[in-house]
Amino acid sequence: MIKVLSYLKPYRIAIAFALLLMLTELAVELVQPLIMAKIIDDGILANDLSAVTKWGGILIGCSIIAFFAGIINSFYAAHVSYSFGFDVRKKVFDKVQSFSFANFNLFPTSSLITRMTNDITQIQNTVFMSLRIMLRAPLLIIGGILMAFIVNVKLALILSIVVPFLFIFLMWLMKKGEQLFKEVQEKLDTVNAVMRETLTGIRLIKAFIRRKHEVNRFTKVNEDLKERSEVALRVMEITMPVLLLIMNLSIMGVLWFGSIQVNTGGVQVGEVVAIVNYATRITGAFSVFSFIIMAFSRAKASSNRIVEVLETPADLIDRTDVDPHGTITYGKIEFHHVMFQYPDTDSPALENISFTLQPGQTVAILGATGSGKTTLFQLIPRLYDVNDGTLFVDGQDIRELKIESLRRKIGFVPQEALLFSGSVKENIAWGKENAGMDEIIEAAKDAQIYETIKKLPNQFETKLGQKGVNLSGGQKQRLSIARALIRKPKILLLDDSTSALDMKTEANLLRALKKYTCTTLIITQKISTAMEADKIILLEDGKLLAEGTHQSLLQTSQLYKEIFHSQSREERDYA
Ligand SMILES: Nc1ncnc2c1ncn2[C@@H]1O[C@H](COP(=O)(O)OP(=O)(O)OP(=O)(O)O)[C@@H](O)[C@H]1O
Repeated sequence: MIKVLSYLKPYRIAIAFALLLMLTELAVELVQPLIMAKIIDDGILANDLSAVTKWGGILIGCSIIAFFAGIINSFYAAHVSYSFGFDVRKKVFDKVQSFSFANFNLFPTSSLITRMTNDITQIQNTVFMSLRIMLRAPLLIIGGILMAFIVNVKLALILSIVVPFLFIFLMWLMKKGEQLFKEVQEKLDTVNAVMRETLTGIRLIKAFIRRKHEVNRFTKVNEDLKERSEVALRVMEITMPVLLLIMNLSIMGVLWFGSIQVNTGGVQVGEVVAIVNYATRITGAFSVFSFIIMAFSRAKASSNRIVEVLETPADLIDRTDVDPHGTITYGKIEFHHVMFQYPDTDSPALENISFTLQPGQTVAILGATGSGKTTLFQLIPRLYDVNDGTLFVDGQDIRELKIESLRRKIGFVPQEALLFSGSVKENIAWGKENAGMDEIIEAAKDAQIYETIKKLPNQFETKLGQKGVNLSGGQKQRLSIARALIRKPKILLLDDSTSALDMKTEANLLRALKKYTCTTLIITQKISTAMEADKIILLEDGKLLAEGTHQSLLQTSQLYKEIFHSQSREERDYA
């Protein structure tokens, strides 16, 4: 909790001011019973109207001060807590942006979303409450008891006997609450995960008529969340009745002992009234305290989840010995005995991979599903680091380049064309900061999407729905390619990105790519695409099975020959 709260440092002056105002309010609250005792004993019982006026005036003055202190305190508490929430959310967001894929394996996306929203809101609300009421409650309890002792020691003793036990009880409750609320937040993660899956997969759910199944799945996790939350709240809810019972018993004790003392003249009526007044305020403070304990336990559980993210070291960062001016000029790629294994898996996804691609070559990567094609791609922009061997670009180990310099020269089109909400223009320009309209049009033309864009209702200004829902699969693919081309990359990675294109469009695209003189790697299942490439790399079970041109592979690779013949046969059958 302390670690997260350290983000409050920039607001220390505002916090000090808020606390000062809160203490002013508190001081007024504490002297009020004393003033009332004076009005009763010195004014009403002594039949002295001037004393009633004097103490009454002081009481009103104090109340006005407390009123304004309360309003200004609220203003500062809101400013500090919301600014703190903003800062922590930004910090967590920045941290997550620096995560490698391996880091992401530790935190499911839905959990990261819960942490950045709900968890931070919990802490933010607790900070607000702290500055507004949290410290007031314990201070009011301590101050109330001290004032009670000033008024009458014997009566105050009766009142104070129970207080230490109540404090211990509340501390125990806080510890228990932290664990319970940790579980509640975990259940919330699961609810968010299911919600996310069902919302993103809504078309599939409808097509497979799986609505009932998904509703049941959601109901199950939603019920789990409800049950866990109920358990947590039930434990917290016992606090209030316990507190009220104990405090009411002690008030009864004060009244009973006080009435005996008033009769014998040991205590004045005003003193008994003042002590009962303090006891009532202390009881109120304890009730608030129980509420605070609940918020605090929850905030503590949430803080731990935030710290977990913030303290996870990003495991893919620039080495200290990187060449600050290093960049990619030609796009020559060399895999040298590369081995890669995903974290927490039993066997390598790529084993002893060695090959060289010359600048400007077009290379087709072929292989059965799961043979390691995407994995091989992900190593080039260092989305993962090789476990063994070396990957050179332009003769330099890519780990000796700054990650930013490396990625700046790579155009990456992932398997699933991912677009962002915004206009067509914004989606293409996303690939290059400050891209001009000429560059956007050029990239669109080369990606064979220009004519399609011209037919859209607002052409380049047409707004795309979430993830580009208003485009076809092939249109999305070509828009993603345009986004990669606008960077003028030296290395272009197309992960099955032409699968939805017809043969003519694909041939036009490959022709247009020639002018980029970039080394182009294309993962493809289509032999027609592979035939156009300068080189073909054939992967099987993470191993390089063969490499060469179409003609040479027909001679040397049995698997390639089989793929070629089976696809040629299919084409003949369809023709
Ligand atoms: N994030 C991951 N964590 C663990 N294992 C993974 C991960 N991604 C892929 N794998 C495994 O690595 C192997 C290679 O996967 P990869 O995605 O590179 O295959 P691929 O040839 O691109 O397949 P496809 O043609 O179906 O896209 C597979 O066995 C896969 O199960």
